[in-house]
Amino acid sequence: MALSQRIGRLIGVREHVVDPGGGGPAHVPHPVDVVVVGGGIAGMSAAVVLAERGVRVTVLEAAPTLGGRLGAWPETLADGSRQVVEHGFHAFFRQYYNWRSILRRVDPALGFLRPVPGYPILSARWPTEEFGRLPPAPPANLLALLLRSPSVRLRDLRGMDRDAALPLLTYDPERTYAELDGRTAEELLDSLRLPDRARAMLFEVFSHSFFNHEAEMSAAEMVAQFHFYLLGNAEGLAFDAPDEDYATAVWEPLADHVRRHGGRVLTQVPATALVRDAAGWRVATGDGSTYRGGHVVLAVDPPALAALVGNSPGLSAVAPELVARAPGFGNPGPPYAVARYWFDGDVAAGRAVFSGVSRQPTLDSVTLYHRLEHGSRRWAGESGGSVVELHAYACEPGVAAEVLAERMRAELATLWPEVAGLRMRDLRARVEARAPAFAPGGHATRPGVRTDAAGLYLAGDGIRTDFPSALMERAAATGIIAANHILRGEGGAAEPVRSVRPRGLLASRRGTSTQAGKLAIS
Ligand SMILES: Cc1cc2nc3c(=O)[nH]c(=O)nc-3n(C[C@H](O)[C@H](O)[C@H](O)COP(=O)(O)OP(=O)(O)OC[C@H]3O[C@@H](n4cnc5c(N)ncnc54)[C@H](O)[C@@H]3O)c2cc1C
Repeated sequence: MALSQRIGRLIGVREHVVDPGGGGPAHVPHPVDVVVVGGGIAGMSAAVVLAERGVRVTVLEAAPTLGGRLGAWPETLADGSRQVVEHGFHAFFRQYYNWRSILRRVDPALGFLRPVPGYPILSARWPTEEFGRLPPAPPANLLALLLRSPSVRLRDLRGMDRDAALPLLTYDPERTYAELDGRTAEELLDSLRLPDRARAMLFEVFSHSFFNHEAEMSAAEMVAQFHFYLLGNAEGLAFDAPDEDYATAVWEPLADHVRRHGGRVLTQVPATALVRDAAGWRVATGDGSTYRGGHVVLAVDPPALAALVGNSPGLSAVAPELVARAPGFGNPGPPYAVARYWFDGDVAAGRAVFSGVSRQPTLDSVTLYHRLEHGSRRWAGESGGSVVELHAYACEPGVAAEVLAERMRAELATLWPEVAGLRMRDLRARVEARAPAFAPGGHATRPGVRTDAAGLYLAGDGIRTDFPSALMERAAATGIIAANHILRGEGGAAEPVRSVRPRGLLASRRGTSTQAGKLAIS
C-alpha cells in the first residue's frame, strides 16, 4: 500500500460501510416476483442481487442489447469486418466499490480490467498536464498537486479566494446541499478567482465529465463529485478499463449469472405502462404482454422514467409524489456526442490511451481503442490503421452527430497534428441526451430509491444517494439499494453497500445530523 494511502487511512480516508447487509437468510423464505425495467448497470445490479437471493426476477430491456449507456453491439464496417461498437469509452475508477462488487460475480479477480496509465489533459494553450500519477490518497494528492502542477503555482494562487475554496474541502452530505445547491458550479468557480490555466486544466474538464455545463450544474453537485473523485477516496484518480468489449466482458456474463440463478433477462421488450392492483404490480410492454410482480424496480434513464410515469395514469393515486417529480427529473442534461473513427494509419506512438481535453469548443476526450480492446487491436493489426473514439460530454443542442464528429476530429488535429493526415475508413457517430441534469436547486426534489408507492423503487445514475457516488457507481449502488429494500421487506439477507469517506477532510461535525456518524439509506 502506498504511503499516501496509509496516511489517508489513518485520517479516515477509506471505504465506509453504508449498509452492512445481512439480516436474514441467504434465500427469501417464500416466492417473490420482481420486475426490473431497464437492463443497464442499475437494473442489472438489482437483478444480480435479487436473483442470488432466490427472488424470481425478470429484467425487461427495451433495446436489442443490454447495458444502456455502457452498452455494446456488433456492427459490420465498410470493409466487411465485424466489430463490437460501444456506447462510449468508460473509466472504471477504483473507488467504485459497489459496481466492482457486482462485476466480481463474473470475474472475481477483475482480470478483465486493465490499468489505464495516466490521466493527461491536452490543451492547445498549455503543455499537456498529467493528473493520473499523483499519490492516490488525500491529503498527499492535494499537496503534490500544489507542489508539482504548473497550473497551480503557489505564487499564482495568491490572488485566489481561499475562503471561497473551503467548500471543496468540507463536503458534507447535508450542509453542502443546503448552502450551495442554489448556486451554479460556474458561480462557485468564478468566486475562487483561480488562475485561468488552473481553472481550465483542473476544473473545466472535471465538471464536463458529469454531462452538464458549469453554468447549468449545481455547485453542490460539483463539490460532491470533487470529494468523490479526488478528496474522499484512497484509490486516487487512477482507473481501469476492460481489455475486451463491454458485451463480452460485462453484459453476457452478468446476464448468464442472473439466468443461472433462475432469473429472466429479456431484450427488445420495452415497458410501456405500470398498473397497481390488488394482486401487486403489472408492467405492460410494447408487444402486448404483461409481467406481474410484487415489486417493480424502474431502472431507466431520466427521459424514459418521465415517459413511463406519464403513460401510467393510475400512478397518481398510489405515487402522487413520483408523478409530480417525474416530468422535471425527466429533462436530461445537454446532448453528448460519441464518434468512433476507424483510420487508415496510427497516431504517434507516445499518445496516451485516454486523454482529457481542455478548452476545445466540442472535444472533451480521446480514447485509443486499438491500444485498449482486443477486437480493435486485431482490426488495427490487420489493417495497419487505428480506432480512435472522441467524446463531447455537453454539447450544443440540435447539431447532427456527423457534424459533431467532424468538429471533434478537426479539433483533435490541432492538438495532435498527425491526425490531419489520417484518412477515415469508417465512422460511427451518435448524439443523445439521456444523462441526468444536476440543475441548481434540484437536490430537494431529486427522487430517491424508495418512491411513495409500496413496492415501487427507482435506480439509476440520476437517483439521489445520501452518500457520495456518481455515474456508473451511483447506478450500481442505487440498484443494490432497491434490491435491499425488497429483500428486507421479504425477509431475505441484504447486500452490503459501501462508499468513500462520507464527509470532507475539513468538514466539521457541527450542524450535521444523521450523516455525521452513520449514513442514511433512502
Ligand atoms: C459517452 C459516455 C461516457 C461515459 N463515461 C463514463 C465513465 O468514464 N465513467 C463512469 O462512471 N460513467 C460514465 N458514463 C456514465 C454511465 O454510462 C452511466 O452513469 C451509467 O451507464 C448509467 O446506468 P443506468 O443503469 O443508470 O442507466 P442506463 O445505462 O441509461 O440504462 C437504462 C436502461 O433502461 C432501458 N430502458 C429505457 N426505457 C425503457 C423501457 N421503457 N423499457 C425497458 N427498458 C428501458 C434503456 O434502454 C437502458 O438500457 C458515460 C456515459 C456516456 C454516455
